[in-house]
Amino acid sequence: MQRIARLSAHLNPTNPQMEESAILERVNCRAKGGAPGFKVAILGAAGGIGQPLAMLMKMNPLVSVLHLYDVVNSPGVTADISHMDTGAVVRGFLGQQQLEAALTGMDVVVIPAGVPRKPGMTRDDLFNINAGIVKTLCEGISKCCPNAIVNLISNPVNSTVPIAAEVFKKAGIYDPKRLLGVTMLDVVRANTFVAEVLGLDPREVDVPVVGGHAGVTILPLLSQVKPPCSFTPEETEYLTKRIQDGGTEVVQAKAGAGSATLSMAYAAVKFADACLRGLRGDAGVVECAFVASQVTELPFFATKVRLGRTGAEEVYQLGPLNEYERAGLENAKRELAISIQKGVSFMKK
Ligand SMILES: NC(=O)C1=CN([C@@H]2O[C@H](COP(=O)(O)OP(=O)(O)OC[C@H]3O[C@@H](n4cnc5c(N)ncnc54)[C@H](O)[C@@H]3O)[C@@H](O)[C@H]2O)C=CC1
Ligand SMILES: O=C([O-])CC(=O)C(=O)O
Repeated sequence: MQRIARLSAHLNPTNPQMEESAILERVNCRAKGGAPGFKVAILGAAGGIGQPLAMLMKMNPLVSVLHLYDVVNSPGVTADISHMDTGAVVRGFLGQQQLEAALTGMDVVVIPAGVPRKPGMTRDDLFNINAGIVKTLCEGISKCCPNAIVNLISNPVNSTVPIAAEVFKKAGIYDPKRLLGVTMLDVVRANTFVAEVLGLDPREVDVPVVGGHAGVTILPLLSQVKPPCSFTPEETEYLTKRIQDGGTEVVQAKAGAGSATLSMAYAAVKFADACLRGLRGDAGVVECAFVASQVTELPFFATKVRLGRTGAEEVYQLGPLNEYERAGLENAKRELAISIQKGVSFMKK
C-alpha cells in the first residue's frame, strides 16, 4: 500500500521535485537493474526539438537511461514519455538547481536548448541569447560528466561549438573527439532533395555536406554523391541553394512559430544513434559533423568523421572537389572564420 502511495506522488505532474520523485520510483520498483545500454541526457527537452527527440530516444534500444532537463515544462514531458513501453528509464529534471543531477553519469549529452529563429533572422541573430545558455550547460558538463560525448544542436552551431570548446578548455577537460556540432539535418535534407531530383529512394542516397551550419557555410559535395551520378549546372545550382536554405524554408513556412523541429529531432536521433553505436564499438560508423579539424586552416569544420568508443576518432579529408565546390569552399571558409572567432571571443571576454 505504501509503495502505491509513494508511486502516486511521483505521478503528480505538478510535483516540482522531479529528481526526488524519480528516486522514489526507483526505490519502489521491483526491477532496479535496468537494461544494459547508455545513459543519455537531453538539455532543452521540453522544446520544439526536445520533445520529439525525447520520444525518439526513448524508442532507441541502445539507451538504458534517459534524463530530460529543461528550465520549464520538463515534468509534463517526462510523465508523458515515461509511459512508453520501451526499455529506457526516464527521469525529469527542472531548473538550474537540478542540472548537476541531470548530467551526473551521462555517456551522451544532446543539447537543443536555446531560442529558435523567426522569419527575417539569421542563425547568428540567436548568438546573444544562446551563447550564454550553451556556456552554462557546458560548465555543468565539465563538472558532472566530463567524459560524455556532446551533441550540440543549439544555433548558431558555427559559434556555439567554439564556445563549448573554450568552456571545456577552461575546465581542463577538453577532448576534441567528444565535442560534435550536429549538422546531420543538412545531410538529411541533401539526401531528400537529391533523391527527389534523381527519382531515387532517399534511403539509397548519401550526400556528404561539409563546412558549417549556416547559409553558404553549408556545402553539399554533389560530385561525391552515392550512388555515383551527375547533375546539370542548373540542377547543381538548385540543389546547393535548396540545401543551404533548407532551414530558412521551414522558418518561413512556420511563419513565426519557430524553425525545424520534427526533421531536426529525426536528424538528432540518427546522429546520436551513430554516436551510441560508435561507443558500443561498432566498426565503420561514419557521419558528417562540425568538429575540431585540420582538414582546412580553420580550427573547426564539418566533414565526415568516424565515430568510435572515444567519439570522433577519425576526421576525413574533403576528397576531390570540382570547380563549383572549390569556389563554394572559399566562400564557406570566409564566413566560418568570422563565426568561429565570434564564439572564441565571447569566451575570452
Ligand atoms: N543544428 C541544427 O541543425 C538545428 C538547430 N536548431 C536550433 O535548436 C535550438 C532549439 O530549437 P527549438 O527546440 O525549436 O526551440 P524551442 O524554443 O522550441 O525549445 C528550446 C527549449 O530550450 C529550453 N531552454 C532555454 N534555456 C535553457 C537553459 N538554460 N537550459 C535548458 N533548457 C533551456 C527552453 O525552455 C525550450 O524548452 C535553437 O537554437 C535552434 O536554432 C534548430 C533546428 C536545426
Ligand atoms: O534554420 C534554423 O534556424 C534552424 C536550423 O538550423 C535548420 O533548420 O537547419
